[in-house]
Amino acid sequence: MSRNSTPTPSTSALRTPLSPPATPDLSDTKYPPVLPGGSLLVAYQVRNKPVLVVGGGNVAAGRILSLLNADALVHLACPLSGCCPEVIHRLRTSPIVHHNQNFHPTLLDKIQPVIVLTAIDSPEASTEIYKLCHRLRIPVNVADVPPECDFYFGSVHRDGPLQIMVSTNGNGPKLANIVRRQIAGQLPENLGEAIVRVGQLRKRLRKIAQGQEQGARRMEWMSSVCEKWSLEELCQMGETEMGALLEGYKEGKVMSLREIRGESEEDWTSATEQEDTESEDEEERNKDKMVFEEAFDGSFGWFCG
Ligand SMILES: C[C@@]1(CC(=O)O)C2=NC(=C\c3[nH]c(c(CCC(=O)O)c3CC(=O)O)Cc3[nH]c(c(CC(=O)O)c3CCC(=O)O)/C=C3\N/C(=C\2)[C@@H](CCC(=O)O)[C@]3(C)CC(=O)O)/[C@H]1CCC(=O)O
Ligand SMILES: NC(=O)c1ccc[n+]([C@@H]2O[C@H](COP(=O)([O-])OP(=O)(O)OC[C@H]3O[C@@H](n4cnc5c(N)ncnc54)[C@H](O)[C@@H]3O)[C@@H](O)[C@H]2O)c1
Repeated sequence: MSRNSTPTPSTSALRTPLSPPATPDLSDTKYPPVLPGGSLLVAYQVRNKPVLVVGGGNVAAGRILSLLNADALVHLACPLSGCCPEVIHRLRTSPIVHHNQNFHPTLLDKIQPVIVLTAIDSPEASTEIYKLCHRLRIPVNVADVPPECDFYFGSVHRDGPLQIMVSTNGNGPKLANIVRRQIAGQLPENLGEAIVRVGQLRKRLRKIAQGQEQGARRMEWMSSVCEKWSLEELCQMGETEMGALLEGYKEGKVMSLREIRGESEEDWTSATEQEDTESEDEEERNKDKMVFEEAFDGSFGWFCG
């Protein structure tokens, strides 16, 4: 199919014998309900694929960073004179193909981008680029202009391989930023590192349990590890723990961190209790410190709080 043609689905494809009844049975709770009005959140693998960014201001700088973080082949269309310091820094330090000019339609033919992102201060030029991309069926995002976006950006938390994107679907971008920071604040420390470890464990498991016929068993065992170990424990999974865990795979066993470390239930409880007492002591000390800091006003004198 040519890029320019818009496919028209046939009527038979639209309505099959299994089409839903005009009045759906809302009492059917066996399957998750459809909640229309959202976006399709996917982790787009844009690595080494050409992407065009138009504009060189602060918004473009953010887009460029997101793309570089995703290993995209970034093309930037903007005169150097219009580029902000961060964009100039990126041009100097990252493998960006710079088209030192304003946007021109021939760039689309030349670059064949998989997506186009514009962040320019000309609404007319933005609309023109949007229409052109639409004709060529290239997904496009015009910064802060929802009707000219085939996809929105979201507020993203990144910790190593972990990415969490928050979208309010255009209702409140600032709120997306606040929700994202709130979520990030609740996550265990070193979670990214724990995920790296889980990735390594999966790779090592594939080596000892090769072949498709092992697939179901492998997946079940991996799921059990992730369920049995808390996130905090996964953060503590080092080479030794990984080796010990994998030894249990053949007999379908998932050892706990406690078992691997040869600690009994009592040891574990008393260690946890000790940790609790230590953290209570720490809290007490912090309280004292706070009282001290509040009482000491920074000058060479005291006041009674
Ligand atoms: C998440 C984030 C990602 C990113 O862009 O990188 C993002 N906007 C961010 C920040 C932000 N944007 C704005 C403010 C000012 C405060 C406020 O209005 O809340 C702040 C806050 C700030 O700057 O701190 C203004 C604004 N934004 C849009 C409009 C137009 C409109 O709504 O009609 C206007 C009004 C312009 C005007 O009034 O003139 C539209 C869009 N902005 C989106 C994404 C998409 C929807 C995402 C969602 O709903 O979740 C969407 C639809 C299209 C798109 O651009 O993709 C990023 C946070 C990054 C981070 O986490 O730090
Ligand atoms: N910066 C923000 O905080 C912010 C906030 C809300 C909305 N926005 C939206 O994002 C747009 C971009 O904002 P910004 O602050 O990043 O940029 P900006 O307004 O500082 O600069 C615009 C950039 O676009 C370039 N440009 C203009 N026409 C061009 C063309 N035809 N081809 C290529 N490059 C072109 C300019 O050279 C310049 O680099 C704004 O116009 C606005 O719609 C930005």
